[in-house]
Amino acid sequence: MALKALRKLLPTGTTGAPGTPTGPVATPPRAADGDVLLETAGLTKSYAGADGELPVLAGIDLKVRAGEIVALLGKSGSGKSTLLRCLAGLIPASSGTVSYRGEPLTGANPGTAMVFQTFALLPWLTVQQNVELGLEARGVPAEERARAAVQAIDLIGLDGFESAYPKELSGGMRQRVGFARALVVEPDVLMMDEPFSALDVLTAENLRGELMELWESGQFPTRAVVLVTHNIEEAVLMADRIVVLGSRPYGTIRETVEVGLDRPRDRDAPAFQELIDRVYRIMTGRAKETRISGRAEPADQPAADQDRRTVAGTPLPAATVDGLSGLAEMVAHRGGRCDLADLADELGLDVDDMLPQVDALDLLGFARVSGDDLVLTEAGTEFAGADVQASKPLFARAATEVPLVKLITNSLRQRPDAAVRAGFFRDLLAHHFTSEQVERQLETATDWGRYAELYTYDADRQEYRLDEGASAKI
Ligand SMILES: Nc1ncnc2c1ncn2[C@@H]1O[C@H](COP(=O)(O)OP(=O)(O)OP(=O)(O)O)[C@@H](O)[C@H]1O
Repeated sequence: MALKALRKLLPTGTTGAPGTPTGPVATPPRAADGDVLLETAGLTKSYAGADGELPVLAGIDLKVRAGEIVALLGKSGSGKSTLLRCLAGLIPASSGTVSYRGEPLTGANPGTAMVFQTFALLPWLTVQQNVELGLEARGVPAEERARAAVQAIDLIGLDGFESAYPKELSGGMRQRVGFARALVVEPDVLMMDEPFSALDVLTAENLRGELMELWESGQFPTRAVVLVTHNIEEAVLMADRIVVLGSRPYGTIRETVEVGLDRPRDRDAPAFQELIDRVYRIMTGRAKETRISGRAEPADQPAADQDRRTVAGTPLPAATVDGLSGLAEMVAHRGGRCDLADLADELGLDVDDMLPQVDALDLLGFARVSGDDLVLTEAGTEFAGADVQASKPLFARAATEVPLVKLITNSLRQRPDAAVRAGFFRDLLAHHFTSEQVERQLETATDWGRYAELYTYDADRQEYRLDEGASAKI
């Protein structure tokens, strides 16, 4: 990331108005516990897309108070990062307001600093210089910068690494630099965008634990934390409040959960597990949203509605056929119904690790979520019990009802040579998804279509081709 771009992301201490002189920021009085630091009122956010405005967030009313850790939890695409960036003043709201200490923001929020998933360090600067960047952007004099950076480096356990370059550090140590760089400016609110998800499990766990100890001990130079995560367990472990975002048809606050568990929290405590179950139920939205992946329960959904399912409104979950078959078989083995949290426990997984497979089974009509349980449908039971060859036509029948698979299959059928370049679908999908999401959508569609023997994909030619037996399978 270029220095200029990074500086934009760091708190400037100004309102961001052109021409505002940048200088050392006057430290605001320490907020008392419960004081509102950040507030959104009627926040909506849309991005400009090829087909016009793409609504991402709507009607977000949120308060972040001094003394609390707030987790923004939701599935991929629910607008968590967008909300975080609006709160940090890095992007403007489309309508509604975002305020810091009661003042509406007109630019970068002077009271926040951000920790990124991908660390965002400058490789040509040492640890010390990277940490000082946050202060440099605020116009703090060199001597004071150096002193504060050393303090932040010590606090976060990086002493001894001051003159190391990022490439010499492990992922965990790099993220410590990310934390030190944010904490050095002593922001009122520390903003964290999936800060542990690029780390291996043990490193993430260790860093989480250390941060929570610092927070508990009162040494954390920040009054509140906003954490973006898609990991339910992480949210229950760290947060005082969990704001669950739903994503249909755009991000809204589905429910806010007060955690209320003593710290340090014990993952094995029944209350911890109960909360995970409760948040899971909210996240999978059985009560307020009738399906996981944008498809209504059969009882709620007339056939005509199924026809209206679109590629944009029905994204494919990142689940391979092997993965979703594996889950279906495990549920079948337990009599066609099982408690997802118990199953995750048995497998040593977090319950949200299984969400893509659960979503996929639901999307294909192979299973439904009922309360805490995943229940196989008749088609799902047949699929789970079939051998590989027998499962293929069953899978093909279900997959051709999935909009992206249907789009690829139908497009191929229209072509005399039965071949279409991947770029065609890439361009169509780019209207609704980021380039990374487009690739993930195509990867899953390729896996599903190949297994179903509906189409093949030639990676060298970047071309889809109709499978010769495709018509017979549907
Ligand atoms: N700069 C942008 N321009 C256009 N669309 C965007 C932009 N940033 C995000 N989006 C779209 O907005 C939606 C929400 O994205 P966002 O990153 O806020 O969600 P998220 O819940 O944080 O997802 P993830 O967990 O995958 O990061 C997605 O559909 C995404 O493609």
